[in-house]
Amino acid sequence: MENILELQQVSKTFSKSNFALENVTFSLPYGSIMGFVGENGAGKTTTIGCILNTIAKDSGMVKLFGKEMTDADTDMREKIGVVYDGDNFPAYWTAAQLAKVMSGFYKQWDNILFQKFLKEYKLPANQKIKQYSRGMTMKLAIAVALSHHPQLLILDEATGGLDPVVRDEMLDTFLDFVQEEDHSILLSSHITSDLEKVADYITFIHNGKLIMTVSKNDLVYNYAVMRCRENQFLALDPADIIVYRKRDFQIDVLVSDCKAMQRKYKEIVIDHVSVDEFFLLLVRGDHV
Ligand SMILES: Nc1ncnc2c1ncn2[C@@H]1O[C@H](COP(=O)(O)OP(=O)(O)OP(=O)(O)O)[C@@H](O)[C@H]1O
Repeated sequence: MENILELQQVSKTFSKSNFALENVTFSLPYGSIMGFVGENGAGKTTTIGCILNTIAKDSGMVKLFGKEMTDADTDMREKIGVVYDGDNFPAYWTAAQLAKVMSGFYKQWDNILFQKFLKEYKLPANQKIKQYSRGMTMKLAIAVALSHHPQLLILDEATGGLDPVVRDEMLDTFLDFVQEEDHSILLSSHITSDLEKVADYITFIHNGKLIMTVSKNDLVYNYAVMRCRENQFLALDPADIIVYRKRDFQIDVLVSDCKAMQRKYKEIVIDHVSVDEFFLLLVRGDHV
């Protein structure tokens, strides 16, 4: 079994808002971090809800650890750590009270590990959560998620609104976590620079539809953008063009084999592509 998480053709329609998640299919291998990228309202939280069974999907299949999860699968839930953007816990509790509740909730709760995180993240155990800063509450949520020894971490915008120093600290924690080869992380984020640092794969979703999953190495080393003048663009082999976008003075062309394109079109400037530009080109670019 290679994948800790597998989605096949997952669909969900919300009639009230007219939103449809359509046939979302991707898989997350063991030992890896996958970034989940899409515009506001693209369907990331809905997909995560379908994975965790907190949202009833209309059709499709979700496999966690090789099997479909039912509501009765508490053992499987123990193996998943979840962190949402925003309030994860009652604000009038302290971290110490939270630890007591969690120890009753999770069989695998590890109070020594939790205390270690509190110390490392400088979180006072006896201060009410409502008196924590946003960064502190997010660190607390991540500490709780990790302290019941999950194998899969699912983070929905969990690093949004954190300053770069705290985010870096969190990214280190995530990289440590996936050192264990049976651990993986699904990380939805708008901060694509974070994903460029830690993700092994990036899955792009737009308007409820999955665009593609790409390995970060492929994105960084093989995909590229050719900056063409009009005459250069017109002379391109259409088979080389994934999508293109007309700008004021140039046409940006997304290609999948940077080195081959450099050899083939020696006069054209070719740049590596960032996660942001890749997504923008896929979503807003035109096909030949
Ligand atoms: N319970 C619901 N009932 C009706 N519509 C919903 C419900 N939950 C989500 N939606 C709609 O589904 C769409 C996708 O929302 P979702 O939260 O999955 O997007 P997202 O990609 O996580 O966005 P963001 O980046 O802003 O968090 C939105 O248009 C939203 O209004």
